[in-house]
Amino acid sequence: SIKLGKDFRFGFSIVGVQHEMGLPGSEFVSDWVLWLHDQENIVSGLVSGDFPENGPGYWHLYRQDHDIAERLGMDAMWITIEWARIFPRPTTDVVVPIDRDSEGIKGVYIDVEHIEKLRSYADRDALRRYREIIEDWKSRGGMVIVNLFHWSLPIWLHDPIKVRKLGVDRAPAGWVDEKTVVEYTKFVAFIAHELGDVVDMWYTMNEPNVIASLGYIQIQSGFPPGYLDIDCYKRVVKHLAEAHARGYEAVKLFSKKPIGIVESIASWIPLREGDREAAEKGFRYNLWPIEVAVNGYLDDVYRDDLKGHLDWIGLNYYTRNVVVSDPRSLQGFRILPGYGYGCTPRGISIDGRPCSDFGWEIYPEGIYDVLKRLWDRYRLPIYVTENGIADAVDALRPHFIVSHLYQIHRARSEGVDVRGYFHWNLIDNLEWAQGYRMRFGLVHVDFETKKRYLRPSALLFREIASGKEIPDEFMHMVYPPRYRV
Ligand SMILES: OC[C@@H]1[C@@H](O)[C@H](O)[C@@H](O)c2[nH]c(CCc3ccccc3)c[n+]21
Repeated sequence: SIKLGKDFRFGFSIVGVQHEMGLPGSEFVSDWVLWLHDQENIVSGLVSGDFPENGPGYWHLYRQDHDIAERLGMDAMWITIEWARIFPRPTTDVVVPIDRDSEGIKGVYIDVEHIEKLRSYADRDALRRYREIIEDWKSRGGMVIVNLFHWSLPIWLHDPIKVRKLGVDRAPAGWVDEKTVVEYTKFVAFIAHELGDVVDMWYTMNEPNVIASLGYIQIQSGFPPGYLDIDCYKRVVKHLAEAHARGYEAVKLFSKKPIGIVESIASWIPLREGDREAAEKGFRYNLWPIEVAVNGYLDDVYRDDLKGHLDWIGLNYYTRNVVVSDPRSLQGFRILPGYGYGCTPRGISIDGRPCSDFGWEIYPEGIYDVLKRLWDRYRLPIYVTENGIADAVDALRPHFIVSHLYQIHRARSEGVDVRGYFHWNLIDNLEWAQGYRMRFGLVHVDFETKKRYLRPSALLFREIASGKEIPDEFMHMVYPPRYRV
């Protein structure tokens, strides 16, 4: 059997907008909640018309989901603290000293007086519920990673509909506005102070690269604010890089636990030999949130105040990108449809590989490639913070899970320090602009009754997670086959 080691963690993940709402009294408002309710977004098809308030109801049903997670052999969770819940009203009146110059925000100086002032703005019930949720999972022996930001901003910081209609200069502009860096730093300092005693590890944010590229370049993705503007894209990238560094410093004031960052990193594959350089360029570009936090380089601009701010890396891996060199494009490469993220839902890629309900090609060897590249470059501990497949009938998921865990084992056996695997996802949840039709759960959710049902993959996962090994009887599912019969 393929042993993953007794310390290797198997976990699940929770994101406010995607998991928490569903039963009355769990509602909150954020930029994403506004965005998903916008009538023009719905009639244009930019978003599905599904609403977060009809979700799986984790805010009330968390003990039940923790029971299931424990039963499936899981011993870790990462959970997002929803900023919009904690601070539904502006915190801008709590003024903190900042250090800024022409390059950007170099320092945000927070002390306990500021924390005390922030406390009077905070929703104490929300904070208490997050503590209850975390303590419930810890009471079962589970490890807890807190994710401090997963795309969703308070509406007093970002009104995506007004931005799209009036422009970034006449609406709360979110990450385009440098003040969001300061407000974010105050928020994370407050959470570190209030919850630091029950948190084992932190990460500052999920997928800054996705926030910037899908909000301001690939606006057909249905991500807020759908505002096509390259200059805004660049400002958002810079502000997210600064937010991570300032947030890292702020958490360190109140917690000694390791602080990471999470990015979705694809395996970048050249179509032909001549496209190798283009693939390398794409991969290096994909790395920018990690590169800037470790080495201080952002778009080849060196920022001494951004380097040395990372204790661990979270990898979200789903599939690959196949690229060709393209001098006319913005970045010198073009990602080809028919491979990776660009396939036909439930179809077959050009390479003959099965694809998910989302049209994402199954490419397990890519997670090995990425893990090796990350370890060779950064030598930091890595957790696979997301890996999964939209597969409502659970036809591909068993092979998907076994094949990716096999590739993770390969990386570990070559010295890569991968410490855990968080499957996306434990339960079906709101897939952002796509709504509830994309079902990523090991566990099926009936969104009418909120009842949970185990897919066959849940039982396969339990076999692997409880023994921390892939049994020999599962090895026929490793794809591509590791041996030729
Ligand atoms: O799409 C599945 C999950 C989302 O539900 C998570 O919230 C998000 O962290 C996440 N990232 C990725 C990979 C990058 C990506 C993001 C958005 C759309 C397509 C691909 C896949 N997922």
